[in-house]
Amino acid sequence: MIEVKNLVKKYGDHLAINNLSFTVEKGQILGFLGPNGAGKSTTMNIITGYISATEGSVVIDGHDIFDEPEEAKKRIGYLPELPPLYPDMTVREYLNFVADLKMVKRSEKSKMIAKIMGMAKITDVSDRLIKQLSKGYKQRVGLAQAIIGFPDVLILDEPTVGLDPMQIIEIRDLIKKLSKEHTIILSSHILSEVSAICDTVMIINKGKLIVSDTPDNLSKHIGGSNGLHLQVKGTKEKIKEALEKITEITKIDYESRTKDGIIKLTAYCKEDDDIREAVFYALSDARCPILNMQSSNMSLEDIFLEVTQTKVKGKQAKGLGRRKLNPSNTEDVSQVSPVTGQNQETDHEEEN
Ligand SMILES: Nc1ncnc2c1ncn2[C@@H]1O[C@H](COP(=O)(O)OP(=O)(O)OP(=O)(O)O)[C@@H](O)[C@H]1O
Repeated sequence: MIEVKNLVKKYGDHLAINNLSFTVEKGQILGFLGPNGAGKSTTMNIITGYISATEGSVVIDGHDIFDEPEEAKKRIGYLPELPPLYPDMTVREYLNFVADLKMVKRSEKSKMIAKIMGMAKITDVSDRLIKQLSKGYKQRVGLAQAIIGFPDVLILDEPTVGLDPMQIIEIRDLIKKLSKEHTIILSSHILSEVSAICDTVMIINKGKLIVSDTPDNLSKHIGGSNGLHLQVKGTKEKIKEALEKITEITKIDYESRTKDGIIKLTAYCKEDDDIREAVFYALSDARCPILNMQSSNMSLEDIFLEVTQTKVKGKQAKGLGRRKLNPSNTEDVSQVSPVTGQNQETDHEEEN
């Protein structure tokens, strides 16, 4: 379990991390998302004890990274943005070296290294010099060194960067498998990646938590309403009359009508309502067959743009915030908008 509380990092006058708090429970994968310079690497470097914080605390499985660095670091495997590889070592030599650094027992070392090389699919290059490996293989070796010792917590900074699509899928599968036994924080620029493998997404911008929730909840709630795209056969009048009976519908946009009498429209309701069944029966009673029905929740891309740009101001997307990640930290939550997780006091200063 990882508990980060009121983390602040200043580089001189520059505030890189601004009062960041969150908790990741065991077995969870937290995706850290943010534009360049948002503070992802800085946060990860602090969590792993690689750099110090200006203020705040990081506790790993009950051990404070600043007060008990050895105990805390033992529990962390870290894949930094630039994996710390020794190019003149073979893969096996390097992993042996890392196992020694992590004080893996002699009796367990070779078995563990063989297992991890199998997991990271690098067994076939185990006797090659690291400098001769492709970027993708180097990244896998970087991941393998993070897993050595099977630490409780894995911190992965852009784990799939530089990999080809096939390798990306393999590494994602591996991360998912690892999450059964480990708590994982990963950072990524790739929104689809985060939504595919993470239980929770945390979007940060300029060092501040903007929003955190499950990928599903983010796309469901942040728009503030649900849209249902429909293709219906019938006249506009009949369809309108049928849909007007559904009180949950807040708005209907009629988009087009094809030559063969198919009307394309989007019916909106509040974010917590589900109008699919009512729409089905209403149009069925009106003898207007539905040819297509699709929910139109926002994609993670839309959300990311929305919350990292000024548009977020004044949005009424309910149900978001950091309560899911940080249920006990009520004091901190109170400083954050229940809408977006933004710190309301400093909101205006940060926008530009
Ligand atoms: N050693 C440093 N000295 C001064 N400023 C720094 C230092 N490291 C990072 N920063 C600044 O802190 C902010 C956060 O940087 P950080 O590298 O954590 O962002 P990031 O979200 O990881 O970005 P990227 O996705 O580009 O890697 C940026 O404004 C960056 O310029």
